[in-house]
Amino acid sequence: ITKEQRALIKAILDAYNRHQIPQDVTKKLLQEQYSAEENFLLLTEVATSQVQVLVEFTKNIPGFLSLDREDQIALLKGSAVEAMFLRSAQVLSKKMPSGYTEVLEERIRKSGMSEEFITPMFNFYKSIGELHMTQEEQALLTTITILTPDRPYVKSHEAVERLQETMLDVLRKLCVLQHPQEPQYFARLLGRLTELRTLHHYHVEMLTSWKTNDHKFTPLLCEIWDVQ
Ligand SMILES: CC1(C)[C@H]2CC[C@]1(C)[C@H](OC(=O)c1ccc(O)cc1)C2
Repeated sequence: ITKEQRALIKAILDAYNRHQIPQDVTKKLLQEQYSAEENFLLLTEVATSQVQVLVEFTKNIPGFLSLDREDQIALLKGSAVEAMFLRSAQVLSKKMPSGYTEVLEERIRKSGMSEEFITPMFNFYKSIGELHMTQEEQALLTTITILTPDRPYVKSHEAVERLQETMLDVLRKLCVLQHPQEPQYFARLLGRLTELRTLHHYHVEMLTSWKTNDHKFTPLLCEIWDVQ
């Protein structure tokens, strides 16, 4: 790993750790009572704050702000749900001290979401947990997800691809260094990105089913996922 690559890892890790869901949101998760309505409202807060955190994190990805402005928006809209599932998987797979994991899991299960989404979602969380990713790997994998060139409406495909390749190169080297006994570890990480795309598809249906049951989203969530 070159000096530049080490600096890149540090910049991304600092940004990833600096932008976390605010305490007041996580505290609410532990306090509010359990009803499908209350759970949905809390998940709305969690999702909204995760999008805000994602936007701040993305601005700190070296090179992101030098991309075409419209492409920046296209990448954010295209990757928001995958980045959100990735970040919540990392939270849920860690056994949080305050029982936060169980509470969030319980609220997700009882929020009016249909069973057909719950199963794949928790299978994904389990498969992420089994990888025991380091912080750097989590931050880099999220960055790689955001810098996916083939999102809808991305114009300068090559510019995004070049940026993503830089990150893939760093992650590959990091995996070799941090998991020497597992030569296929890097490939397993990338395999999770494929699983994320399936969740992305389920998520669209999840939103639609909430919408048809007259659930209200926040303006930010409507904007990022083009929900009217
Ligand atoms: C953990 C998750 C990634 C999983 C369950 C909650 C999440 C934060 C996300 O919720 C929403 O997308 C969502 C969208 C709109 C809304 O009003 C509420 C939640 C899906």
